[in-house]
Amino acid sequence: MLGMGDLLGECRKVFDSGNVVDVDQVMSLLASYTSKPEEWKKFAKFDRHKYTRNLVDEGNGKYNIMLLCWGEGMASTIHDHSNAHCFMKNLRGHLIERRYDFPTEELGVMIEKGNQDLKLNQVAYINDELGLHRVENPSHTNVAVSLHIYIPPFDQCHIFDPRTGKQNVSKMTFWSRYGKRIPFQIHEKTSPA
Ligand SMILES: O=C(O)CCSS
Ligand SMILES: [Fe+2]
Repeated sequence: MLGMGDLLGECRKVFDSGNVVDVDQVMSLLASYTSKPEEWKKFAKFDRHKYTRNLVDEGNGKYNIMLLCWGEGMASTIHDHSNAHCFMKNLRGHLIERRYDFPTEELGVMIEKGNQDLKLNQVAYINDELGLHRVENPSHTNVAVSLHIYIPPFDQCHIFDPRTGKQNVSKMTFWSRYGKRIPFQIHEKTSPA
């Protein structure tokens, strides 16, 4: 039975074996791990106000694995993935992924083009060719935790205003690294791209 440590080791092997990402291979690897909270709870830090991003593995600089912790009712903005691959696995609770197309020239309300439940242990994948998404914890009574792999890693992305489609560049920071809280960083939101 694959443990969290084995999963991280297998990811290292898969991503070190070359520069082409075999999406199906990574999806089935993630699907083969059955979430055991005792194996990842040291990375799972929650904040009262916003979902947290907790770095688990920097993957030799080639990829980032992180745990995202979603308090009740929390959600991300609509965002892209900076031309990287984004893999997600639900480790606890219930998440919904809502997808959108990139806004066209004339700005306007962003229309959801589809959505999917991400239930415990389910895996999802997106990249910018597939569109944008927003991830939310629909529960008002339970938290949720998800494991994300970004390859290549990135520390900023575009976020989109759902009412207008206007985009901004957003710096992405970690709430913790390897289970240790990092001091709160104050950073300006950079100007719209
Ligand atoms: O904060 C982020 O990395 C986006 C979470 S959904 S992929
Ligand atoms: Fe995302």
